[in-house]
Amino acid sequence: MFVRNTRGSIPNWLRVRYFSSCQRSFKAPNGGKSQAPANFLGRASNNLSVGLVGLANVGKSSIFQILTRQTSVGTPANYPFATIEPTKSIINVPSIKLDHYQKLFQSNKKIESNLLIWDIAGLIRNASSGAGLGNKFLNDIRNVDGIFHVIRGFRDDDIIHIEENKVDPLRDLVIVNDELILKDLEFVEIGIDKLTKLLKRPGINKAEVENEINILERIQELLYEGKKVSQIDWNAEEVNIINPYNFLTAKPTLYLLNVNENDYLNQTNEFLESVTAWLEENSPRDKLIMISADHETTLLEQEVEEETVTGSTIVAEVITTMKSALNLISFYTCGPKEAHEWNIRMGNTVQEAAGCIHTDLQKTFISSIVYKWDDLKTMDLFNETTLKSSGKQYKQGKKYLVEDGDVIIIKAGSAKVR
Ligand SMILES: Nc1ncnc2c1ncn2[C@@H]1O[C@H](COP(=O)(O)OP(=O)(O)OP(=O)(O)O)[C@@H](O)[C@H]1O
Ligand SMILES: [Mg+2]
Repeated sequence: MFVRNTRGSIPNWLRVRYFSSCQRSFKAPNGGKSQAPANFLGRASNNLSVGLVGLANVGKSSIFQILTRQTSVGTPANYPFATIEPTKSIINVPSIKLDHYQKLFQSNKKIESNLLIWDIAGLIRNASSGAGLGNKFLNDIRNVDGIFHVIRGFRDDDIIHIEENKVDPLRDLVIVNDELILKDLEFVEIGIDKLTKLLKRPGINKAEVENEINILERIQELLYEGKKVSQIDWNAEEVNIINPYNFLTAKPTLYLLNVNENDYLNQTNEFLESVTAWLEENSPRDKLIMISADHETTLLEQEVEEETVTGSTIVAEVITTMKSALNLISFYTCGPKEAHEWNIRMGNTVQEAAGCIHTDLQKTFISSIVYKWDDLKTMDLFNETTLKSSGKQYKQGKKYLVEDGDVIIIKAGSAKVR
């Protein structure tokens, strides 16, 4: 066991589902002046995927159905290892900004951005050494960019728990995290071995290889302390070295505490405090959301959308929280035909954003016109003249770093996209 277990209470504990933000803020001054791009662990892509991870039989497939809003996908069932082969589905990312822009531009339709989600088989203790097809399942996790880590917080004698048939989400999350950590340790050790051999070859850039070994040794130490790669800041050079290893513990994680209907409706659960305290201590950059697969499945079957106090559904909250954990932001192209939301990574330039729409637009990019969310959010009807005369229309060149909520008109080659 690598992970320390600190079952203490948290001060001033409130009925909050989130704690501690992992988001770095890259807010540009009004008008969107460029900032230095962020260095994120993980694939440099805008098409990211998320996998449901956890012990067997904790509710992953049920949550998969809820997030995809389809009861025909995944294989939820009242027995462990109901899911073996990973199943994928596309989920739309709910967005209040897109809804507002559709009204503002009187667009006929809206096109939401989306995320690819994978329902993955359940893990068991010793998965990292191959138990229960563990290596295959850990490999399925390797292929995703972010992790929904599902932990069981509901008691139900009819639903078997694979660990001593006892509900204990803290124990479960430590088991799963340890398996991910152990697998990463294996990769680190293989990496160090290979690099050490490489050092003996003639003509090798010794300093470069030694630097990489040094980073891997730091990761090794971190993992031995039970900490995940994602839990510390790495500089740009380190990120470039770490990314190709695709460590399981470098992936942003959102913990989902799956509780019974009553607990969810009362926003209370006997395990919430201890799980929150453990995460604050050991995984402070990751967030926790309480969800009830049971309650949400009933709503889904009745085709009812639940409103929460924040005005957003819990499903929307889960998806948008993951989106920001993945450092994804959105820009918009809006016109009478459609209001379209596009996902890009925080720190992408407007030229890279143009490439999301079409590679030709990126290649032949000339300039862009940008409108900011803060200027548009209080408007009822888009008025170019008013915005222009009040200095709220920004002409931006290819190096401009896109900010979340930007409405962009791209001028490229012979094309103009709005
Ligand atoms: N919040 C909940 N309250 C009560 N029952 C639940 C809850 N969440 C899931 N279940 C039930 O638990 C059982 C296991 O759910 P599910 O198949 O979704 O788990 P899983 O993690 O995908 O399992 P596996 O690892 O076998 O694929 C199902 O019978 C499901 O209805
Ligand atoms: Mg399943």
